[in-house]
Amino acid sequence: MPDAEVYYEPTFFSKEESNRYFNELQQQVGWQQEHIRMFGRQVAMPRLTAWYGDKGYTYSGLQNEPKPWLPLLLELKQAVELRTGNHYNSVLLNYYRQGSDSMGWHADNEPELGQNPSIASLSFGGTRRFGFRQRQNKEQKNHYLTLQHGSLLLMQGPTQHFWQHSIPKTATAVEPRINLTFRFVY
Ligand SMILES: O=C(O)CCC(=O)C(=O)O
Ligand SMILES: [Fe+2]
Repeated sequence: MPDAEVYYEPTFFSKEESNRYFNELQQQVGWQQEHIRMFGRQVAMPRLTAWYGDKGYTYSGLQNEPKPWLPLLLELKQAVELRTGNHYNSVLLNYYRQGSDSMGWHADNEPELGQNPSIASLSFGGTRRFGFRQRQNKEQKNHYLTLQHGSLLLMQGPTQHFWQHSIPKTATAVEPRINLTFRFVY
């Protein structure tokens, strides 16, 4: 992909480790149903979310106060930091309960994330497609990755300036999926 720096490691964690992480995250994380204002109405987000970390930040127009780190999340953060060589101080978690849960096209380009944010994303549970599309040139063909159980996806460099990403809805039966995106918030 031009103007992007994306790495994907399909088996960052073993199947056994990944099963354990999925179960522990499902049980321990304080999952919340957030709403977004759309055309003057409150609409439930098509997924559950949670935010842990050192510092608050605005996401999709929501001002979120982070919850204090759980040992489990610090363990995952450390593994991701060792592998990527970057430092993170917050994690946004997404719980996609079924195929109709999704995330629309966006770039993680909030000013608090700095100029060229490094975003490290872990996936556990059902596999889902992850799309990339160019922000300027939407005629260019999109790229898709299938994010596996226990995988690590790293987006950094200029990626968020030039590309948007999404988790499309799917009509196929899929297992629930948990995603964690580690970020550094200034
Ligand atoms: O679920 C995913 O893999 C994507 C999550 C994402 O893009 C985000 O939280 O900003
Ligand atoms: Fe994102």
